[in-house]
This record gives sequence, structure tokens and C-alpha cells, in this order.
Amino acid sequence: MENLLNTEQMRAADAQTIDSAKISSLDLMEKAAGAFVSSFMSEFSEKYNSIAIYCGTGNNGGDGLSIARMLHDKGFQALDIKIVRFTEKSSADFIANLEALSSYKIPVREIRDAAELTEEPAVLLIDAMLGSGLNKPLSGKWEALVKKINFWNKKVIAVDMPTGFRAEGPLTADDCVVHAKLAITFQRPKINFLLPESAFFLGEHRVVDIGLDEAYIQSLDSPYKLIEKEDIACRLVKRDNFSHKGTYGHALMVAGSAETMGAALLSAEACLYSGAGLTTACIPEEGLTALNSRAPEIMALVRTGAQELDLNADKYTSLGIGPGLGTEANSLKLLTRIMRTYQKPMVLDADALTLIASNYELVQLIPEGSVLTPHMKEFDRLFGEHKSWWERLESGRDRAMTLGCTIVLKNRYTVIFLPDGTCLFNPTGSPAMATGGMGDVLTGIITSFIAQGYKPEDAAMLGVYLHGAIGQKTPDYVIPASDLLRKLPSTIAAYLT
Ligand SMILES: NC(=O)C1=CN([C@@H]2O[C@H](COP(=O)(O)OP(=O)(O)OC[C@H]3O[C@@H](n4cnc5c(N)ncnc54)[C@H](OP(=O)(O)O)[C@@H]3O)[C@@H](O)[C@H]2O)[C@@H](O)CC1
Ligand SMILES: [K+]
Repeated sequence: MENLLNTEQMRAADAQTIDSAKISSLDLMEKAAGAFVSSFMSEFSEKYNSIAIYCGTGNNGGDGLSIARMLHDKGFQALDIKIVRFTEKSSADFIANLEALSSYKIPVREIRDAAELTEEPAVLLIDAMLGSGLNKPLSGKWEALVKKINFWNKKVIAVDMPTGFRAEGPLTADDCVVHAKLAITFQRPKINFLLPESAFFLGEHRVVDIGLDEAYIQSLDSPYKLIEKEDIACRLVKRDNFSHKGTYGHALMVAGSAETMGAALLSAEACLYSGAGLTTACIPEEGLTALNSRAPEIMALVRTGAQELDLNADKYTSLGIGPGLGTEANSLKLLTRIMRTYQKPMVLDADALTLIASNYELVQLIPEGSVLTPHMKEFDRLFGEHKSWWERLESGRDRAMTLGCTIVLKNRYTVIFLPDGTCLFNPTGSPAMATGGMGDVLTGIITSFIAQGYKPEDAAMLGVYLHGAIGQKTPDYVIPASDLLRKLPSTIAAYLT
């Protein structure tokens, strides 16, 4: 798992690398610029295009000057440097890079006021004005310049981060930030790149390794971590030679109503396709024909109209509840009954979460170790309105610790809050997955992994990562949930080591 760092920690890692690796800060800047240029060239190789490089006078600007030199050496001819000199201060490495540029025939112009700029003829703009040194919101000359650049609506590639962007803390659409198509960022993504509000300002980000001291970075105390492929491989367990269906548990999925049987089918099938030894779907009578004809491997536990149910909790090794369950009185009765009877960790999703939100005394009945899988609206219904995703990060950590549960807050970079206060970001996923039924499948996968004996936290991590990995692999515009779940067996096998 990769530790995600805040700005202060990143600065410490920078200093530590300079110290331990006996590298000068200027050489580190050179490495950063080199890593930027390699990544940049993999996407923008048309050397005839005119590129304007806007540089501040701190180290982000120093990176920009070094990048200009390197692009020139790689054959990019139509370069144009603008130095934004709104302060007399400049960093030592900026000055050194400006000197290094004196033998190059790249036009350099100093800007002392945004009003000096009327237009920008370049096709592409590299933003090396401000990076992680930002210490307050932009105002005055900076604000005017950023507004002007955004008005030009150019293709902007940001060095490390867009000028004015806050690496951590709440973001709002009103923040004055350069709108960039891509940020090529150093060593680790900024935490805010992983939150949806970053989309106001940034299309996508790419992380490049600049050789910072990894051992030091990993030793720092950070609650925020990024899941890696190896975390999945080392947690997945192979199926034994002499194993049988009893080895892999019995998952019970309590889901569906007459109108929403699809949710029950998808979540129960996801249990089956991700390896539960036995799967039972607890469904209303109206859904029986659909279940029997679509998934003969799955057993049915039929609920009558009154939603009364005699549940033999010992029979099951995991229980998922919520997809398509409905929020009417009968569903509440059923949920309450199940929560009173089944005291092992369970997976709570969709309507189960909405019911808990409106009958908050049920929170007391959530068994410790359970996994809650809300999307943003369900999360806010449960834990109150939040003004920003940063606030959701803080309250998700808090709630997971108080409830002793894992909370999976679904999004492009799904966040998994663990009961010990750790906050895991999942890197896999794709906009092709933004379709109905996707959450039902995820609930099924997590329920299935718990049935097989994985710890609920691991089940959540494995489920979220593998679910996203399938979506990410599809070259198609969209992936329907039932297509995704059929790819579970081969995907899980591919991650087994
Ligand atoms: N981390 C790493 O490992 C590595 C980092 N590297 C690079 O260094 C970058 C960070 O460089 P940095 O620290 O010099 O800060 P930077 O972003 O250039 O800005 C500094 C200037 O901004 C000013 N300023 C701040 N806020 C302001 C505001 N609201 N409005 C107006 N001015 C404001 C501030 O002025 P001050 O407040 O100090 O008066 C100061 O003059 C980082 O993003 C990366 O590109 C790589 O080279 C190597 C490895
Ligand atoms: K920048």
C-alpha cells in the first residue's frame, strides 16, 4: 500500500531524499523535470506545436525552466517562456535554472501584471507557475492571470498540480485554479486529485517517480493510503486441491422486491461468480421464476408478503442485505428482524442503509465488523449533509472507528474507511462502470469473500479493487453489471499468485 502524503510530509520527503541520497536539490529538480518530460512526450509528441511555458519564480517555476530546456533538446522548437514575476522573491534553484537557460535560444518574457497579456497564440500551455508552495487562496494579480488563462481555454498541462489547486483540505468550485487537462505529478498523487471536486479543475493526473526516498515516505504516519496490485495478490487465497463447496462458505443475499428483482439477481450472482461455495437469495415469491431460470446454482429462501422470516443464522457464513429491498414498512420489519437475529458481520447496502438512516436506532444493531457500502447520497443520509468530500473523508474515518465497521464510500476512487481509522483509496475503475446494478454486484462480491473466510476489511478491499479492475479493462463505452460479474472468475484467477 502506498502512503499518501500531505504537502508538509512531501516537503519532508524532499528534504530527506536530498539528505540521504546525497543529491542536490537542483539535481532533484532536474530528475523531476526529466520525469515530467518523458511522461509529457508519451502523449504530446507533435514537436511542431507551439508550447507556452508559464513559470513562477519558486521551485515549480524552476521545474518549468528545466522542462523548457529538455523539451528544446528533444527537438521541440516552438517554445515560449513566460516568467510570472509578481514578487521579487525567487528560489535558488529557479535562479540556477534561469542561468542555465541563457545559452538557449528560447524566447523569455517577464510578466509583471496580467493586463500585459492580451492573447496566447500557443496551442498548448505548460503551467509551472505555482505548485505545492501555495499557502493561501489566489487573489489580486494572480487571480486576474488565472482567470485570463482559463478564459483562453487552452490545453493546459500542469507541472505537479494546477496553479491555485489545494493538495488537501476542502475544495470548492469557486476556488481560483488554473483549469488543466492533465497534471503530471511527482511521486504520489495529491490527496485531492482522488476526490470528485478536483474534476472542476483537472481532467486527469499521472504520477511520475522522481526517486524520492520511498522507505522514508512509507515510514511516515498517514491515514491515507492507495491500494496497489500487490495488496490484492498477497491477500487472495488459492482454492485447495481437496476443497469442496463446504470449504467456501454459504452466502445469503437478502434483496429484491417484485419490481427490483434485477438487484437481487445481480448481487446473488456476484456471490456465485466470486467464489462462495453456496449462495442463497432471500427474495419475494414473485421473483422465484426469474431466479430459477436465470441462476440455477442459487438457492431461494422465499419471503412471504408479510416479510416475516425465520432465519437460521448458523446456516450462513455471510449475509448481505439491501439491493432492491425497498424502503416500505415491510422491508423495515424484515431488516430489523434480521439485524436482531444475525449477529455476525454483515454487508449493508442501498435500501438497508436508507432504512437505517431514517430509523437511526438501528445503528446500534449493526454488528461490529460489518461492511457498509453507501454511495455519496446514502452516506449523507446516514451521517448528515457534508459540504465537501474532504468533510466526508473526515467523518467517514470517524464513523468507521466509532461503529467498528468498514465503510465503503463509492466513487471513481472509492474510499474504504477501516475500523482502525485508515482510509484506503482504490485506484481501479472506469466511467464505463457508471450504470445501474454496479453497486449490487459489489455488494455480492464482498458478501461472497466474507463467506469464504476473508476478514471483512480484506473482503471490502478485494471486492472494490477487483470490481474496478474489470471495469478498467473494458475498452467499451459502457459495461453492463451482468457482463462485469461474468468476468469475475477469470479476473480473480489472474490476480492469484
Ligand atoms: N516535493 C518535491 O519532492 C519536489 C518538488 N519540486 C517542485 O517544487 C514545487 C514546490 O516549490 P516551492 O515550494 O518553491 O513552491 P511553489 O509552488 O513554486 O510556490 C512558491 C511561491 O509561491 C508563493 N505563493 C504561495 N501561495 C501564494 C498565493 N496564494 N499567492 C501568491 N503567491 C503565493 C510563495 O510566496 P510566499 O508566500 O513565500 O511569499 C512562493 O514565492 C513543487 O510543486 C514541485 O513542482 C521539484 O522541483 C523537486 C521535488
Ligand atoms: K503548476
